[in-house]
Amino acid sequence: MGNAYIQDVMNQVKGRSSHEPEFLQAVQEVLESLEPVVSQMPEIQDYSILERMVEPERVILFRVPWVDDAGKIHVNRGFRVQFNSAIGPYKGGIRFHSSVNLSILKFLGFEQVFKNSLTTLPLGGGKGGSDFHPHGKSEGEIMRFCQSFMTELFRHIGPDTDVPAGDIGVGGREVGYMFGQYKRMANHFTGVLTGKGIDFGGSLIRPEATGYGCVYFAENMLTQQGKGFKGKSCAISGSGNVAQYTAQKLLELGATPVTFSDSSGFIYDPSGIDEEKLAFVMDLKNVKRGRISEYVNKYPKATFTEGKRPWGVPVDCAFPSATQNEVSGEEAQELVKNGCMLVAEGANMPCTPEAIEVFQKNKVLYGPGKAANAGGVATSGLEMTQNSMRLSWSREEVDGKLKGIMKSIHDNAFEAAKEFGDEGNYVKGANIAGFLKVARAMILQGVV
Ligand SMILES: NC(=O)C1=CN([C@@H]2O[C@H](COP(=O)(O)OP(=O)(O)OC[C@H]3O[C@@H](n4cnc5c(N)ncnc54)[C@H](OP(=O)(O)O)[C@@H]3O)[C@@H](O)[C@H]2O)C=CC1
Ligand SMILES: O=C(O)CCC(=O)C(=O)O
Repeated sequence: MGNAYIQDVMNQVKGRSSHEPEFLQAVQEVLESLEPVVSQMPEIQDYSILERMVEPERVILFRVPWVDDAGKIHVNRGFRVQFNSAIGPYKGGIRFHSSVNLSILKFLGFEQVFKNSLTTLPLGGGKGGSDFHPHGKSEGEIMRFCQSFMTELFRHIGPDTDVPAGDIGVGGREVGYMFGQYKRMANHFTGVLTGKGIDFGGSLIRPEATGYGCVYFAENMLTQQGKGFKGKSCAISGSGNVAQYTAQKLLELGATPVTFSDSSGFIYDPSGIDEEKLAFVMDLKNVKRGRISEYVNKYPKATFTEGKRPWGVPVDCAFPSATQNEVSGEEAQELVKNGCMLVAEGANMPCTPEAIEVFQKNKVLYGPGKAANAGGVATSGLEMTQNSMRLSWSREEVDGKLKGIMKSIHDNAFEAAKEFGDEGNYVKGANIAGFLKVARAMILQGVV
């Protein structure tokens, strides 16, 4: 980092958060991207915008006690990081996973600020969650945990204050339980969460939106180069919400997904995962809550590789859609060596800094999560709009708006990178475009 102001802010963050590696990684990437902006706009330093942006407005940490089916009492940690509300109420998902800690939620909340700004909608950034691990828990245990989590969270959120949604380990089922408990505690039926069931204020296309949006973003990157998806083979990691709907949209556009994964390993189906096979995966994961290895029992020509990620498979495109830092520098080299020409991040920060460097050096079209996976939160924003208007739009209407938003995100990121001297660098473009809107709002709102 050549700019002294940026270096100074980074040193402050390192001093305060030395024990938060994921947060430091996310901040470092954004600050590096902002060098050309900071040198052209002295008001960013005059108003201490960077110092304020790297500090969450509020962090809430609370105890979540719950009782398992055998009557044993457990205690988990609950968090909500309300990062920045300059352009709208805090907005961002809730993650339930054993790995959840403050570093992970601060990195996610920080990224969410820029992502939400890119969506063109009035959404601030936040993120929350718990180190509760849903695997292997009964329906009753999941419900009681969600209720206990919301019993504390409810006093910190509201439709104009903070609107959570799903993330890893939190889907429609958990959002439903949390919504029910909020309504009971607040005595208020309101759009306080997004990703709700369709019969109580949810939006059509929200479940599909992150995966579909990621493919729309990738399609925009391809179109920019006069290319398309037809005939392209694609590696997808994860087999949850984002991975499933990425596969569905790829199939629709004539591409062929060939992998899925979970935390135990990955499956590779060289003959392609078609609609029937995808329906099997959706049932396996969303209804039976099974493991991806079971795919090969049903489709024996596919292989399951335990403990590995799918980046050694020869493909044209890669969609990391599981979790952070799941593509290393070596795995990126492997993808490039095997001819991969596009990477679009369905997950948040799935590529390590080393992997990003490999992709950029090798001219791989690389769509960072902040831009590529913003379709989920954008459609949450559309759910909030529908709730405020007390009406529901059709699938076609929501999907059309999602497509339009993903094109705007692509074009704004592309143009920002070009304007600041690095055409084709979507990392820089997304960070700069997301930042400028929030920074302008912060300057106009005074020192808060
Ligand atoms: N849902 C949404 O709308 C949005 C999600 N995202 C991001 O997309 C990613 C996936 O989220 P989503 O699909 O909703 O979550 P799900 O819980 O539906 O699926 C997560 C998938 O990733 C796998 N996974 C999770 N953690 C790990 C890990 N540590 N190592 C290996 N595999 C792992 C899970 O496997 P297993 O079941 O074995 O744990 C599962 O297959 C996350 O990074 C999330 O932040 C981004 C924008 C919006
Ligand atoms: O829809 C939302 O508010 C959550 C989306 C989210 O958590 C994300 O974009 O990572």
